[in-house]
Amino acid sequence: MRKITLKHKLPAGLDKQFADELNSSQRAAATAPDGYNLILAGPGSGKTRVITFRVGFLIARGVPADSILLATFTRRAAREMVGRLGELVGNQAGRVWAGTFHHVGNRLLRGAAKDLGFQSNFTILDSEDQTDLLRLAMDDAGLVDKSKLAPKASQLQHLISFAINTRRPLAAVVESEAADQAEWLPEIEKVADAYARRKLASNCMDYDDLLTQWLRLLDEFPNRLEEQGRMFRHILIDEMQDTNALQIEIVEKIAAAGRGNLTAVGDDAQSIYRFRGANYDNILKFPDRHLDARVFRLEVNYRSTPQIVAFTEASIAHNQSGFPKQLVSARNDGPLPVVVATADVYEEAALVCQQILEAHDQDVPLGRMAVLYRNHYDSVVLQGELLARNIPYTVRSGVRFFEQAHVKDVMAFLRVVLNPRDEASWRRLFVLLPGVGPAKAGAVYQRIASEADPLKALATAETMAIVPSKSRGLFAAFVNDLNLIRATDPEHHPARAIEAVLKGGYPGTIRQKYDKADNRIKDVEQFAVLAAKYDSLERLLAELLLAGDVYGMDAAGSEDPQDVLVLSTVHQAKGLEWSHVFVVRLVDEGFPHRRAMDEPGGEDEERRIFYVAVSRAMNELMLSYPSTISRGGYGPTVFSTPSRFLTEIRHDLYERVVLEHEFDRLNADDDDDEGEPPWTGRPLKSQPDRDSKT
Ligand SMILES: Nc1ncnc2c1ncn2[C@@H]1O[C@H](COP(=O)(O)OP(=O)(O)OP(=O)(O)O)[C@@H](O)[C@H]1O
Repeated sequence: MRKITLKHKLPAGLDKQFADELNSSQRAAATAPDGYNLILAGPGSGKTRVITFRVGFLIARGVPADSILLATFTRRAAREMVGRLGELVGNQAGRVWAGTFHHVGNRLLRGAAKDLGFQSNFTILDSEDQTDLLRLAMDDAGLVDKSKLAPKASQLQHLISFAINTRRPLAAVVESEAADQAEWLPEIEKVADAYARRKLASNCMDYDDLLTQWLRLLDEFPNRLEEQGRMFRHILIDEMQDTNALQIEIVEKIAAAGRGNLTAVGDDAQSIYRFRGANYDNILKFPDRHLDARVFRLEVNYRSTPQIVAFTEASIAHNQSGFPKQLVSARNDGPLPVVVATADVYEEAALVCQQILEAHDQDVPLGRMAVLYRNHYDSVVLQGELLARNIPYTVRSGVRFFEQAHVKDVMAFLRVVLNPRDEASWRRLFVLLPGVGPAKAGAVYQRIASEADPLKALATAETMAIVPSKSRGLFAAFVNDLNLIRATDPEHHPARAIEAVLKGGYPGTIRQKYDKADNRIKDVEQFAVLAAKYDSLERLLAELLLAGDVYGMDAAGSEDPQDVLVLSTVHQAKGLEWSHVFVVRLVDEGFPHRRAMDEPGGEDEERRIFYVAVSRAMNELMLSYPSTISRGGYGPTVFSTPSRFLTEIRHDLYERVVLEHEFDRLNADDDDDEGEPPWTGRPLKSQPDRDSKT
C-alpha cells in the first residue's frame, strides 16, 4: 500500500533557538537519531537545557507529546523543564509524561491496579503512615517489645526499602547494611511479608510500591508491557547517575518492548545517592548494556570560571573510576578558590558571615550565595552566628535548626529550669513520656504550678499519682535528670546544661520517638558546642529564639524578602548554582564522612560529593576547615586533619589564606616576618570575635 508521510513543520523560531542557545555538541545530542543515546556531561554543561531541547526536537519532528516519558530526579526539575519546553513548543509541553519515576508510576498504576489486586483508588502512604503500618506488621511478626536490641521501625523501613530499590535479597541487605541485626533476620523477613500483606489488605501503596508494582505489572502481564512499549515511543532520563536498579529495569524493559528509544543524560562524577540505593553502574555500564548506543559528551562548562573548573577537575581526577572527560570553562578568568584554616568552629562561622556580608556590600545578593556542608549538623554553629548577626537565611537541607522538634525539646529542658512556670515547655516535656497525653500533661502542670518550687513538687507522691503507673519509673528518672540539669548552673553554663540533657534519658526518647536518631543526637551535641559561646542561658535563648523570625526580614540591608542566604547539605544542592559558594567543615573526620570510608568505593563516592559541592560555584569558592574540633560544648578539643580532598589538590590551583585578627594587626610590629605560620598566604582580616566566648 502506498504510504504518505505527514511532514511536521518546526514551530516558528525553533530552528533559531537551536542555533542560538545550543553549542554544536549540545545540538548534536539534542537532535540525536532514534535509538539508545547516552549524553555524558560535566557540571554546568547544560544538561537540563539539552534534555529539554531534545524533547522539543522530538515533538517538533512529530512525535506525539503524550508518547514521551521524561523521568526526572525531582518534581521541581520536571516543572522547570516543562516550563522551558512550553517556550519551545507551546501548550504541547503539558502533555509530556514528565515527572519522577514515582509520579509516573502512580499515574500508570491507577489504570492497572486491579490486575495487581489493588483498587484504582489506592492510597499512597506518607512516611508517618508507613511507620504506623510497619509497627502493626512488627506486632504480627512478634517483634514488638521483644528486646531493646531488636531493630526499630525506622531501621526496618530503611532495610526493606533498600532491598527493594537495589533489587537485592533482604538477607543480603541486612548482612551488609546492619550486620549487628543479622540474628533477627527471620523476624525481619516476617515483618516485610506482614507489611506487604497489610498494604494489600488496606488498598495502600508506599512510595516503593509505585516502582515495584509497576515492574510487577510489566513482568507478570505481557499485555501491559506491550501496551507501555507502544505508549512510550521515546523515554528520556535525566540525572541517570542517581537512578536505582529498579528504575532502570523498568525503563529498559519498556524501551526494549517498544521502539528502543532511550536517551539518558547524566554525569557519572556526580553520582551521590548510593545510600538511597542509586547504582553508579546504571550510567557507567550503559554502553555495555546497549552496544549500539551513541555517546555524546558535553564538555564546555558555562557556569564556573576556569579557576573553579581547574580545581574541580583536579579533585575528581583522584577517583579510580569514571568516564574520562575534558571540561573547559566558557567563562572569563576569576579569582582562585580560597582555602582557609580557622582556629575553631566559631572562627569559621564568623569568617563565613564576614565574607558573606562583604560580598553583599559589593552588591552580591544573599540569594546568590550558599554555604554547603556534608552533614546537616555541621551547620548548627553557623546558624547561631547568622542569627546573632541578623543575616537572613533559609535551610534547604531541612527545617531550620531551632525549629526542629528535638531542638525544641532540649530548649524546653533549659526553659523549665530557668523559668519553672513556663507551661508550654512543661507540657512539651511531659508528653515525651510514654502514656502521657495532653490531658495528663495539663493535670501534672496544674498540680505543680501553684507550688513555690514546681520542680521540687514534681517528685511528690501527689504528682506521681497523676502519672500512669507504667510510666512512673521513667517519670522519676526524668525528675532526676531535671535536678542534674539544674545542678549544672545552667544560667551561667548553658552548654553544661545541654550536656546534662544528653547524659540523661533524653537520647533514649529521641531513639524511641524520632527517626534518624543518630543525626538528631549529633545536632544536640553541636547545640552544646554553640552554647559554649554563651555565659548566659537567658541571652542564648533570647538571641537564638527571638531572632527566629529573621527569615525574610529586611536584615543585612536586603530589600527583597526572597533574598536570603542558602544553607544546604551538598546532596540538597544538586543541580543548583550560586555566584559565591562556601564549603565548610572540610576536616578529614567529617568530609569525607567517616562511616563511608569503611565501605568499598566509599572514598570515591565522598569525592563525588565534594565534586558536586565545589562545582556549584560560578564566581567565587571558599573552602574552610577548623583546625580544632570538640564534640560537645565542654568535650575535649582535638586537632583536626584537613580533608584529604583539600590536601591532595595541586597547590597552584588554589590560594591559601591565613586568618589575621584585627587586634593582631594593630599590635603587630610593622615588618616583623619572623615565625611565619606554616601555611602562609594572603592575610584575610577577621573581626575580633564577639565578646561572649566563655
Ligand atoms: N549553550 C549555552 N550557552 C550559554 N549558557 C549555557 C549554555 N548551556 C548552558 N548554559 C548555562 O550554563 C549553566 C549550567 O547549565 P545547567 O544547569 O543546564 O547545567 P547542568 O549540566 O545541568 O549542571 P549540573 O550537572 O552541574 O547541575 C546555566 O546557567 C545555563 O543557563
